[in-house]
Amino acid sequence: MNNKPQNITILGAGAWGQALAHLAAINQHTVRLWSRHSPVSLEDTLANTDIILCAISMKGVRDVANLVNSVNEKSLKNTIVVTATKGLEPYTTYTPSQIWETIFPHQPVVVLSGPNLSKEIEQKLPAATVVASKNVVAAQQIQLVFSSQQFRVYTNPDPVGVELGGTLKNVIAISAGVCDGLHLGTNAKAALVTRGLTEMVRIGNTLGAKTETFYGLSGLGDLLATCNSPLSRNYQVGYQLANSKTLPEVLSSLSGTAEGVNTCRVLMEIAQKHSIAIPITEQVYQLLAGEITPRQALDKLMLRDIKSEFDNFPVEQIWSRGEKC
Ligand SMILES: NC(=O)c1ccc[n+]([C@@H]2O[C@H](COP(=O)([O-])OP(=O)(O)OC[C@H]3O[C@@H](n4cnc5c(N)ncnc54)[C@H](OP(=O)(O)O)[C@@H]3O)[C@@H](O)[C@H]2O)c1
Ligand SMILES: O=P(O)(O)OC[C@H](O)CO
Repeated sequence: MNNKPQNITILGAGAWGQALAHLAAINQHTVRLWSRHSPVSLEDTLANTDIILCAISMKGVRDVANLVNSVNEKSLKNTIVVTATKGLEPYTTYTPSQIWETIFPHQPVVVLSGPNLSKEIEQKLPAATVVASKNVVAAQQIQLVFSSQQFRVYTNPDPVGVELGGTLKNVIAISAGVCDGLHLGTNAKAALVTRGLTEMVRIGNTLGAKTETFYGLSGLGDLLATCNSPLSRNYQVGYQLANSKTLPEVLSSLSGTAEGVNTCRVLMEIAQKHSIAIPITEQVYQLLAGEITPRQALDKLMLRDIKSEFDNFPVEQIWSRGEKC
Protein backbone atom coordinates (compact mmCIF):
# COMPACT_ATOMS: atom_id res chain seq x y z
CA MET A 1 0.00 0.00 0.00
CA ASN A 2 1.31 3.43 -0.98
CA ASN A 3 1.48 5.74 2.05
CA LYS A 4 3.43 8.47 0.23
CA PRO A 5 1.91 11.91 -0.39
CA GLN A 6 -0.34 11.69 -3.45
CA ASN A 7 -1.30 14.20 -6.14
CA ILE A 8 -5.03 14.63 -5.78
CA THR A 9 -7.27 16.54 -8.16
CA ILE A 10 -10.61 17.50 -6.68
CA LEU A 11 -13.28 18.29 -9.25
CA GLY A 12 -15.84 20.71 -7.83
CA ALA A 13 -14.87 23.61 -5.61
CA GLY A 14 -18.19 23.80 -3.75
CA ALA A 15 -18.75 23.13 -0.05
CA TRP A 16 -17.87 19.42 -0.19
CA GLY A 17 -14.93 19.76 -2.61
CA GLN A 18 -13.34 22.37 -0.35
CA ALA A 19 -13.92 20.32 2.82
CA LEU A 20 -12.37 17.23 1.18
CA ALA A 21 -9.40 19.34 0.05
CA HIS A 22 -8.85 20.34 3.69
CA LEU A 23 -9.06 16.67 4.83
CA ALA A 24 -6.56 15.52 2.20
CA ALA A 25 -4.17 18.34 3.03
CA ILE A 26 -4.00 17.17 6.68
CA ASN A 27 -1.95 14.18 5.44
CA GLN A 28 0.42 16.34 3.35
CA HIS A 29 -1.07 15.35 -0.01
CA THR A 30 -0.80 17.82 -2.88
CA VAL A 31 -4.33 18.96 -3.67
CA ARG A 32 -5.50 20.78 -6.78
CA LEU A 33 -9.06 22.03 -6.74
CA TRP A 34 -10.80 22.47 -10.12
CA SER A 35 -14.17 23.90 -11.09
CA ARG A 36 -15.57 25.01 -14.43
CA HIS A 37 -14.61 28.60 -13.46
CA SER A 38 -10.98 27.74 -12.66
CA PRO A 39 -8.33 29.86 -14.39
CA VAL A 40 -6.19 26.71 -14.92
CA SER A 41 -7.38 24.26 -17.62
CA LEU A 42 -8.63 20.82 -16.63
CA GLU A 43 -5.83 19.25 -18.69
CA ASP A 44 -3.13 21.13 -16.78
CA THR A 45 -4.86 20.43 -13.45
CA LEU A 46 -4.90 16.70 -14.18
CA ALA A 47 -1.21 16.43 -15.09
CA ASN A 48 0.50 13.69 -12.99
CA THR A 49 -2.54 13.15 -10.83
CA ASP A 50 -2.75 9.94 -8.75
CA ILE A 51 -6.34 10.41 -7.62
CA ILE A 52 -9.30 12.20 -9.18
CA LEU A 53 -11.98 12.98 -6.61
CA CYS A 54 -15.32 14.20 -7.94
CA ALA A 55 -17.41 16.45 -5.65
CA ILE A 56 -19.52 17.90 -8.47
CA SER A 57 -23.31 18.11 -8.05
CA MET A 58 -25.22 15.29 -9.76
CA LYS A 59 -26.36 17.45 -12.65
CA GLY A 60 -22.75 18.07 -13.74
CA VAL A 61 -21.20 14.63 -13.20
CA ARG A 62 -21.62 13.15 -16.68
CA ASP A 63 -20.41 16.33 -18.46
CA VAL A 64 -17.37 16.61 -16.23
CA ALA A 65 -16.54 12.87 -16.51
CA ASN A 66 -16.73 13.18 -20.32
CA LEU A 67 -14.51 16.25 -20.15
CA VAL A 68 -11.91 14.38 -18.09
CA ASN A 69 -12.06 11.52 -20.57
CA SER A 70 -11.62 13.80 -23.58
CA VAL A 71 -8.66 15.76 -22.25
CA ASN A 72 -6.62 13.12 -20.58
CA GLU A 73 -7.59 9.58 -21.41
CA LYS A 74 -4.08 8.10 -21.81
CA SER A 75 -2.27 9.74 -18.92
CA LEU A 76 -4.89 8.51 -16.43
CA LYS A 77 -3.75 4.90 -16.66
CA ASN A 78 -3.08 4.31 -12.97
CA THR A 79 -5.39 6.94 -11.57
CA ILE A 80 -8.02 6.05 -8.98
CA VAL A 81 -11.38 7.78 -9.43
CA VAL A 82 -13.20 8.66 -6.19
CA THR A 83 -16.79 9.83 -6.33
CA ALA A 84 -18.34 11.81 -3.46
CA THR A 85 -21.55 12.99 -5.17
CA LYS A 86 -24.87 11.93 -3.58
CA GLY A 87 -27.49 11.80 -6.33
CA LEU A 88 -29.08 9.82 -9.16
CA GLU A 89 -29.06 10.66 -12.86
CA PRO A 90 -32.52 11.25 -14.36
CA TYR A 91 -33.63 8.81 -17.11
CA THR A 92 -30.67 6.41 -16.79
CA THR A 93 -31.21 6.28 -12.97
CA TYR A 94 -27.42 5.71 -12.73
CA THR A 95 -25.52 6.44 -9.55
CA PRO A 96 -22.45 8.69 -9.94
CA SER A 97 -20.07 5.71 -9.68
CA GLN A 98 -21.96 3.91 -12.45
CA ILE A 99 -21.45 6.97 -14.68
CA TRP A 100 -17.71 7.05 -13.91
CA GLU A 101 -17.41 3.28 -14.46
CA THR A 102 -19.15 3.53 -17.83
CA ILE A 103 -16.82 6.28 -19.02
CA PHE A 104 -13.68 4.84 -17.36
CA PRO A 105 -14.18 1.05 -17.52
CA HIS A 106 -10.50 0.36 -16.78
CA GLN A 107 -10.01 2.66 -13.77
CA PRO A 108 -10.69 1.64 -10.17
CA VAL A 109 -13.70 3.63 -8.96
CA VAL A 110 -14.18 4.25 -5.22
CA VAL A 111 -17.29 5.69 -3.54
CA LEU A 112 -16.77 7.98 -0.53
CA SER A 113 -19.90 8.58 1.55
CA GLY A 114 -20.90 9.03 5.18
CA PRO A 115 -22.39 11.42 7.74
CA ASN A 116 -20.26 14.33 6.59
CA LEU A 117 -21.82 17.77 6.92
CA SER A 118 -19.18 19.95 5.30
CA LYS A 119 -19.74 22.91 7.66
CA GLU A 120 -18.73 20.74 10.65
CA ILE A 121 -15.69 19.41 8.81
CA GLU A 122 -14.66 22.99 7.97
CA GLN A 123 -14.83 23.69 11.72
CA LYS A 124 -12.34 20.80 12.16
CA LEU A 125 -14.86 18.71 14.10
CA PRO A 126 -14.31 14.91 14.04
CA ALA A 127 -16.23 12.73 11.58
CA ALA A 128 -16.20 9.24 10.07
CA THR A 129 -16.87 8.06 6.54
CA VAL A 130 -16.89 4.97 4.31
CA VAL A 131 -14.92 4.20 1.16
CA ALA A 132 -16.28 1.37 -0.98
CA SER A 133 -15.18 -0.22 -4.21
CA LYS A 134 -15.21 -3.44 -6.20
CA ASN A 135 -11.43 -2.93 -6.11
CA VAL A 136 -10.48 -3.59 -2.47
CA VAL A 137 -6.90 -2.33 -2.88
CA ALA A 138 -8.10 0.97 -4.32
CA ALA A 139 -10.55 1.42 -1.42
CA GLN A 140 -7.75 0.71 1.08
CA GLN A 141 -5.51 3.21 -0.72
CA ILE A 142 -8.18 5.93 -0.39
CA GLN A 143 -8.70 4.95 3.25
CA LEU A 144 -4.99 5.64 3.88
CA VAL A 145 -5.09 8.92 1.99
CA PHE A 146 -7.91 10.41 4.07
CA SER A 147 -7.54 8.79 7.52
CA SER A 148 -6.51 11.28 10.17
CA GLN A 149 -7.22 12.36 13.73
CA GLN A 150 -10.14 14.38 12.34
CA PHE A 151 -11.49 11.85 9.85
CA ARG A 152 -11.93 8.12 10.54
CA VAL A 153 -12.33 6.13 7.32
CA TYR A 154 -13.82 2.62 7.05
CA THR A 155 -13.77 0.38 3.97
CA ASN A 156 -16.86 -1.48 2.69
CA PRO A 157 -17.20 -3.97 -0.21
CA ASP A 158 -20.68 -2.72 -1.27
CA PRO A 159 -20.17 0.46 -3.35
CA VAL A 160 -23.76 0.59 -4.60
CA GLY A 161 -25.11 0.29 -1.05
CA VAL A 162 -22.74 2.95 0.30
CA GLU A 163 -23.59 5.30 -2.54
CA LEU A 164 -27.34 4.74 -2.27
CA GLY A 165 -27.32 5.30 1.50
CA GLY A 166 -25.94 8.82 0.99
CA THR A 167 -28.31 9.48 -1.87
CA LEU A 168 -31.60 8.09 -0.59
CA LYS A 169 -31.35 9.69 2.86
CA ASN A 170 -31.57 13.14 1.24
CA VAL A 171 -35.26 12.60 0.43
CA ILE A 172 -36.02 11.39 3.95
CA ALA A 173 -34.11 14.43 5.29
CA ILE A 174 -36.56 16.68 3.41
CA SER A 175 -39.42 14.90 5.16
CA ALA A 176 -37.63 15.24 8.53
CA GLY A 177 -37.32 18.99 7.93
CA VAL A 178 -41.06 19.13 7.29
CA CYS A 179 -41.67 17.14 10.50
CA ASP A 180 -39.62 19.63 12.56
CA GLY A 181 -41.05 22.62 10.69
CA LEU A 182 -44.54 21.49 11.68
CA HIS A 183 -43.37 20.83 15.29
CA LEU A 184 -44.69 17.25 15.18
CA GLY A 185 -42.45 16.08 18.04
CA THR A 186 -39.81 13.45 18.74
CA ASN A 187 -42.11 10.42 18.43
CA ALA A 188 -43.18 11.45 14.93
CA LYS A 189 -39.59 12.12 13.88
CA ALA A 190 -38.41 8.72 15.15
CA ALA A 191 -41.23 7.00 13.26
CA LEU A 192 -40.49 8.93 10.07
CA VAL A 193 -36.75 8.27 10.09
CA THR A 194 -37.21 4.57 10.91
CA ARG A 195 -39.83 4.03 8.21
CA GLY A 196 -37.62 6.12 5.90
CA LEU A 197 -34.81 3.64 6.46
CA THR A 198 -37.21 0.84 5.44
CA GLU A 199 -37.83 2.65 2.15
CA MET A 200 -34.10 3.07 1.61
CA VAL A 201 -33.53 -0.66 2.13
CA ARG A 202 -36.37 -1.58 -0.26
CA ILE A 203 -34.97 0.56 -3.06
CA GLY A 204 -31.40 -0.39 -2.28
CA ASN A 205 -32.13 -4.12 -2.37
CA THR A 206 -33.88 -3.72 -5.74
CA LEU A 207 -30.82 -1.92 -7.12
CA GLY A 208 -28.40 -4.57 -5.85
CA ALA A 209 -27.28 -3.11 -2.50
CA LYS A 210 -26.82 -5.21 0.65
CA THR A 211 -29.28 -4.64 3.52
CA GLU A 212 -26.57 -4.44 6.20
CA THR A 213 -24.85 -1.54 4.43
CA PHE A 214 -27.91 0.61 5.18
CA TYR A 215 -27.42 -0.02 8.92
CA GLY A 216 -23.89 1.37 8.76
CA LEU A 217 -22.37 4.85 8.63
CA SER A 218 -23.28 5.55 5.01
CA GLY A 219 -26.93 4.58 5.59
CA LEU A 220 -28.30 5.00 9.10
CA GLY A 221 -25.35 7.20 10.09
CA ASP A 222 -25.91 9.70 7.30
CA LEU A 223 -29.68 9.49 7.75
CA LEU A 224 -29.34 10.51 11.42
CA ALA A 225 -26.92 13.35 10.64
CA THR A 226 -28.98 14.80 7.83
CA CYS A 227 -32.41 14.39 9.45
CA ASN A 228 -31.27 16.06 12.67
CA SER A 229 -29.16 18.98 11.52
CA PRO A 230 -30.27 22.41 10.33
CA LEU A 231 -26.90 22.47 8.53
CA SER A 232 -28.31 19.99 6.01
CA ARG A 233 -29.61 21.70 2.88
CA ASN A 234 -32.10 18.87 2.29
CA TYR A 235 -33.47 19.22 5.83
CA GLN A 236 -33.71 22.98 5.23
CA VAL A 237 -35.82 22.44 2.10
CA GLY A 238 -38.42 20.52 4.13
CA TYR A 239 -38.25 22.84 7.13
CA GLN A 240 -38.84 25.93 5.03
CA LEU A 241 -41.62 24.34 2.96
CA ALA A 242 -43.36 23.59 6.27
CA ASN A 243 -42.99 27.29 7.08
CA SER A 244 -45.02 28.34 4.05
CA LYS A 245 -42.14 29.06 1.63
CA THR A 246 -42.47 27.89 -1.98
CA LEU A 247 -39.85 25.56 -3.47
CA PRO A 248 -38.39 28.26 -5.78
CA GLU A 249 -38.10 30.60 -2.77
CA VAL A 250 -36.35 27.93 -0.71
CA LEU A 251 -33.93 26.92 -3.46
CA SER A 252 -33.01 30.51 -4.31
CA SER A 253 -32.02 31.21 -0.69
CA LEU A 254 -30.18 27.90 -0.15
CA SER A 255 -26.37 27.87 -0.13
CA GLY A 256 -25.35 24.95 -2.32
CA THR A 257 -27.08 21.88 -3.67
CA ALA A 258 -30.01 19.98 -2.13
CA GLU A 259 -29.78 16.77 -4.18
CA GLY A 260 -32.90 15.26 -2.59
CA VAL A 261 -35.16 17.44 -4.76
CA ASN A 262 -34.04 15.81 -8.02
CA THR A 263 -33.37 12.41 -6.43
CA CYS A 264 -37.01 12.26 -5.33
CA ARG A 265 -38.19 12.45 -8.96
CA VAL A 266 -35.81 9.68 -10.03
CA LEU A 267 -36.90 7.49 -7.12
CA MET A 268 -40.53 7.79 -8.18
CA GLU A 269 -39.57 6.43 -11.63
CA ILE A 270 -37.61 3.55 -10.08
CA ALA A 271 -40.41 2.72 -7.63
CA GLN A 272 -43.04 2.68 -10.38
CA LYS A 273 -40.89 0.52 -12.62
CA HIS A 274 -40.20 -2.06 -9.90
CA SER A 275 -43.48 -1.70 -7.92
CA ILE A 276 -41.70 -0.65 -4.70
CA ALA A 277 -43.75 0.92 -1.89
CA ILE A 278 -42.12 4.24 -0.91
CA PRO A 279 -44.94 6.20 0.78
CA ILE A 280 -42.75 8.85 2.45
CA THR A 281 -40.87 9.58 -0.78
CA GLU A 282 -44.20 9.76 -2.60
CA GLN A 283 -45.48 12.43 -0.21
CA VAL A 284 -42.20 14.37 -0.51
CA TYR A 285 -42.56 14.20 -4.30
CA GLN A 286 -46.11 15.57 -4.23
CA LEU A 287 -45.10 18.28 -1.76
CA LEU A 288 -42.16 19.38 -3.94
CA ALA A 289 -44.47 19.40 -6.97
CA GLY A 290 -46.84 21.73 -5.09
CA GLU A 291 -49.65 19.17 -5.30
CA ILE A 292 -50.24 18.93 -1.53
CA THR A 293 -49.53 20.90 1.64
CA PRO A 294 -47.24 19.58 4.42
CA ARG A 295 -50.32 18.91 6.60
CA GLN A 296 -52.00 16.92 3.82
CA ALA A 297 -48.80 14.89 3.37
CA LEU A 298 -48.85 14.09 7.10
CA ASP A 299 -52.53 13.03 7.00
CA LYS A 300 -51.91 10.79 4.00
CA LEU A 301 -49.06 9.01 5.80
CA MET A 302 -51.01 8.56 9.03
CA LEU A 303 -54.15 7.27 7.33
CA ARG A 304 -52.54 4.64 5.08
CA ASP A 305 -53.91 1.10 5.31
CA ILE A 306 -52.75 -0.59 8.51
CA LYS A 307 -50.12 -3.30 7.96
CA SER A 308 -47.37 -5.44 9.47
CA GLU A 309 -44.12 -3.62 10.33
CA PHE A 310 -41.86 -5.89 8.28
CA ASP A 311 -42.33 -6.63 4.57
CA ASN A 312 -41.16 -10.24 4.67
CA PHE A 313 -42.06 -11.05 8.24
CA PRO A 314 -45.84 -10.86 8.67
CA VAL A 315 -47.06 -10.74 12.24
CA GLU A 316 -49.11 -13.93 11.72
CA GLN A 317 -45.81 -15.78 11.21
CA ILE A 318 -44.54 -14.65 14.64
CA TRP A 319 -47.82 -15.53 16.33
CA SER A 320 -47.89 -19.01 14.86
CA ARG A 321 -44.49 -19.63 16.52
CA GLY A 322 -46.05 -18.86 19.93
CA GLU A 323 -44.23 -15.54 20.38
CA LYS A 324 -47.39 -13.49 20.85
CA CYS A 325 -46.88 -11.31 23.93
N1 LIG B 1 -21.81 19.82 1.43
C1 LIG B 1 -21.84 18.68 2.09
O1 LIG B 1 -21.95 18.67 3.32
C2 LIG B 1 -21.76 17.39 1.34
C3 LIG B 1 -21.28 16.26 2.04
C4 LIG B 1 -21.22 15.04 1.38
C5 LIG B 1 -21.61 14.95 0.05
N2 LIG B 1 -22.06 16.07 -0.60
C6 LIG B 1 -22.45 15.91 -2.00
O2 LIG B 1 -21.44 16.50 -2.82
C7 LIG B 1 -22.03 17.06 -4.00
C8 LIG B 1 -21.65 18.53 -4.07
O3 LIG B 1 -22.18 19.16 -2.94
P1 LIG B 1 -21.71 20.62 -2.48
O4 LIG B 1 -22.25 20.81 -1.13
O5 LIG B 1 -20.24 20.79 -2.66
O6 LIG B 1 -22.51 21.51 -3.52
P2 LIG B 1 -22.14 22.97 -4.01
O7 LIG B 1 -21.52 23.74 -2.92
O8 LIG B 1 -23.39 23.46 -4.63
O9 LIG B 1 -21.02 22.73 -5.14
C9 LIG B 1 -21.33 22.02 -6.30
C10 LIG B 1 -20.14 21.95 -7.22
O10 LIG B 1 -20.56 21.28 -8.41
C11 LIG B 1 -20.27 22.11 -9.53
N3 LIG B 1 -21.28 21.94 -10.58
C12 LIG B 1 -22.61 21.97 -10.45
N4 LIG B 1 -23.19 21.76 -11.64
C13 LIG B 1 -22.20 21.60 -12.53
C14 LIG B 1 -22.17 21.37 -13.93
N5 LIG B 1 -23.30 21.26 -14.65
N6 LIG B 1 -20.96 21.27 -14.54
C15 LIG B 1 -19.83 21.39 -13.81
N7 LIG B 1 -19.79 21.63 -12.50
C16 LIG B 1 -20.97 21.73 -11.86
C17 LIG B 1 -20.33 23.53 -8.97
O11 LIG B 1 -19.63 24.37 -9.84
P3 LIG B 1 -20.05 25.91 -9.99
O12 LIG B 1 -19.58 26.56 -8.74
O13 LIG B 1 -19.33 26.30 -11.20
O14 LIG B 1 -21.55 25.94 -10.12
C18 LIG B 1 -19.62 23.33 -7.64
O15 LIG B 1 -18.23 23.25 -7.81
C19 LIG B 1 -23.54 16.83 -3.87
O16 LIG B 1 -23.88 15.67 -4.57
C20 LIG B 1 -23.75 16.62 -2.37
O17 LIG B 1 -24.87 15.82 -2.09
C21 LIG B 1 -22.12 17.28 0.02
O1 LIG C 1 -26.49 19.43 3.22
P1 LIG C 1 -26.98 18.12 2.67
O2 LIG C 1 -28.42 17.87 3.00
O3 LIG C 1 -26.65 17.98 1.22
O4 LIG C 1 -26.19 16.96 3.42
C1 LIG C 1 -24.81 16.92 3.33
C2 LIG C 1 -24.23 15.54 3.51
O5 LIG C 1 -24.80 14.63 2.59
C3 LIG C 1 -24.37 15.01 4.90
O6 LIG C 1 -23.67 13.79 5.02
